[in-house]
Amino acid sequence: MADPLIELKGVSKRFGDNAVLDQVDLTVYRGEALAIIGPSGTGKSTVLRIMAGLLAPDSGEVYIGGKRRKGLIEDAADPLHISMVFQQAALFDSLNVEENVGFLLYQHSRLPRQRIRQLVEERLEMVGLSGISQRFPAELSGGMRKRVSFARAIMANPDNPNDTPDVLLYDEPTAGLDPIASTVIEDLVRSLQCPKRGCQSYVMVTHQESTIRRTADRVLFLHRGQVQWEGKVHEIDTTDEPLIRQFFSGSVEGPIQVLG
Ligand SMILES: Nc1ncnc2c1ncn2[C@@H]1O[C@H](COP(=O)(O)OP(=O)(O)OP(=O)(O)O)[C@@H](O)[C@H]1O
Repeated sequence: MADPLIELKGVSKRFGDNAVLDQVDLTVYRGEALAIIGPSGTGKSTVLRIMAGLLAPDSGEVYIGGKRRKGLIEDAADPLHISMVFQQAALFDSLNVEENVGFLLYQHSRLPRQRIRQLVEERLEMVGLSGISQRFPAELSGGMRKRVSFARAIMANPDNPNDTPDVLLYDEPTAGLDPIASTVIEDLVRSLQCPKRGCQSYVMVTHQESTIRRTADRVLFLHRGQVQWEGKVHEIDTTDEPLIRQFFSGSVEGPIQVLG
């Protein structure tokens, strides 16, 4: 795990008076399944958006594949392809599944329609949704919409070897799903962690204990603007760290203050 894909060095971010990230240092390594956890509003999604290049830090440095990123994704030629799966599936309601999953290829590639259709169908098969390409998002369940958004995130132009994502960023993919639908998504996340099917490295932001336990190898606990604890996923049961003990017991007593 010596190959750093994404590095945040001394990254700070505030929104008005709200100092959300305070000199955060963290590294995502090639081949790892990293979960970023922590109480609500602690800045987990903010970290993901900075990694994705959708948000610029106020200070600090972001390195992608060892190269310092300047500005946002639009003006950066990142040496790695980072793809994000949003909390809300973020599908276009007026487009059918095929048009949503193949969106970037339809917009930016010269591939013939028939080829894009075939690629879409392959990706839908990977996420267990064969045969639904002509349906519209409103005709799908929440779990199905999430899986369609996964298919879109792993879509790549076969004519461009750099198009396959090197890192997938998942923002609470199981939020709002029942336990069984969550298991389907968790299994899918793991099954996509294979070079042939998607990409080997991912960052998972989640609150859901089953998702942490079933999709993470390494865990970072973010609180008060910084990484307060990091460990292997099995260490969440053995560590004496009070933040972890409180978080997983759900107790209102402890160092994490309950707001509201
Ligand atoms: N664009 C924005 N403008 C103003 N405040 C923002 C913005 N984005 C995030 N925030 C604030 O920054 C803080 C961190 O938000 P963020 O969504 O990163 O937290 P989170 O840990 O992912 O939360 P949750 O677990 O509840 O999704 C919150 O207080 C949020 O209200």
